[in-house]
This record gives sequence, C-alpha cells and structure tokens, in this order.
Amino acid sequence: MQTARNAPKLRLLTRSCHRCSSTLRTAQTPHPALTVYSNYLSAAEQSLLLKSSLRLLDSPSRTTSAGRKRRREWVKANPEWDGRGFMADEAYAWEEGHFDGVIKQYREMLVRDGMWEKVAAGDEKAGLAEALEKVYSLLPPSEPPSQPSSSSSPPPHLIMHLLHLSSRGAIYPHVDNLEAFGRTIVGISLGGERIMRFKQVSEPREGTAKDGPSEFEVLLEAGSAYVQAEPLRTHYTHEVLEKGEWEGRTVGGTQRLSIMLRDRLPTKPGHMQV
Ligand SMILES: O=C(O)CCC(=O)C(=O)O
Ligand SMILES: [Fe+2]
Repeated sequence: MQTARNAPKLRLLTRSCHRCSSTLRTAQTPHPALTVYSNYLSAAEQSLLLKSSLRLLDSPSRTTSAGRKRRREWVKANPEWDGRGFMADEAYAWEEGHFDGVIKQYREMLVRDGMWEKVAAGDEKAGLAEALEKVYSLLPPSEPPSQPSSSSSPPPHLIMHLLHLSSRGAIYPHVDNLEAFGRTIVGISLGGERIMRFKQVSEPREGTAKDGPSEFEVLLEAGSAYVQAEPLRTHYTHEVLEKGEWEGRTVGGTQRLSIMLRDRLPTKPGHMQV
C-alpha cells in the first residue's frame, strides 16, 4: 500500500490560476485525479469565510431556541472569547449521526441563492464576494456559461454545502451520491487540520483510468482547497478522520469547517445528500 505518509515530503509547485491574479501553490498529490492547493485562501479570506459560514449555520432558521440559548450562555460564561473562529464544542448543538451512518458529530447546511449576502456586513460584502468567486472558480464553468443570480451566490450549475465537524466529528468512507451530483468535488478546509483518506472500491471503465495508488491519504490544512475528479469521485471512497498520524504527529481532534462544492447533474436537480 502506498500512502502519502510514506511518500517523500510533499513538494510545493507553483502554478498560476486562470481566474485569479494570485499565484497558487499546488502540493504534489499522491494521485493525478486529486489536486490540492495549499494556502489557496489568505488568512483574511479564511477568517471572512469562516465567520460568514458560522453566521449561516447559527442563523435562527437553522437553530432551535434551546440551541441559541446554549450559545448565549456559553458566550456569557466565556467572556475571554474574542468573537472570532469557533466556540467550544459544548456551545453547539451537534447532529450525532447521519441517517446513513456516514458522518458523526456535525452540523451542515445547503447554501442557497442570496444567503451569503444576508450574513455579510456592509464592509465585508466585497471581500466575501471576491473570496467566494475564487472558490467557485475551482470547478469547471457551466456549459453554456451562465451568470450567477447575485454576486456571492453559488452559480446555478453548482451545489454548495457547509459542513462543520466537532472535535470528535468524522466522516466515514463513502462515495458521494452518484445520482445527485456531477463528477467533480471541491472542498475548502477552514479551521482545524484533518487527514482525508481515499480507497479504491471499483474499477474505472477502460480508458478512463488514471494511474495512481489504490489507497492514500492527504493532509487538509486550513485555507487549502482540493479538487477530486474521476476516477476518485466514483471509484474511490473518501473519509475524513477524527484523528490520524501525519509525518510523525497527531492530526485532528479539533473543529473543522468545510465548504463543499459539487457540480449539478444536468438531468436531475441535486438534493441534500452527503
Ligand atoms: O469535509 C470534507 O472535506 C468532505 C466532506 C464529504 O465527504 C461530504 O460532504 O460528502
Ligand atoms: Fe463526500
């Protein structure tokens, strides 16, 4: 078995992005169908996206009054909290497990048209729109090209989810719903680092295979972005470990928030599915 842990230290390559002016650092990944961009987002972009994502997840329509009370009480009991980043695990009402047992200790939501604009303060709107545009540009554009209905909303051909894992949260091996989503999966990592593991579970059709190991791991650092394409999307499971070992150190066990983007299948509209 070849894993990223056994591979030589990740080498950082430099590559320029077609839609953004900045230069991206691409970490050499163990599989040609997985691209990982280290430091895809600046510290300011990460903090704005994290703050806005938490506001969406904490909005009254997503939370119960008991949950909001719990948060208020935690803030009162922790006056040293600077209002940035995550609160402690106990301040949130976590879902214990997904209906299909694929995920534990999490909060998630589908981000719909117009939602980002509602949570951004006036002076944050332009920065948020710019950071989100950078995120959307990681997926191939729609065919034919379409205009997003507002500056920050996901373009109509993309489905966007937020996924917040508690310190004990984890995602077990799964293949994303093949009937609900297209063939490219993008993940933006905010907050705590985690390890993602891929394992091959079926054989790609002849001619579509890309050489690569049948099992490997990658480190998902804060501010990084990954793009998984075929054959990983269909023929490999992926999982996000609660804790793991990476180059001799323990990684995980802290809260992480991912912004997930998938392309819509042209025939069937997507639905909420992890
Ligand atoms: O959080 C991630 O990066 C992966 C999430 C995932 O696998 C899913 O939502 O299906
Ligand atoms: Fe997934």
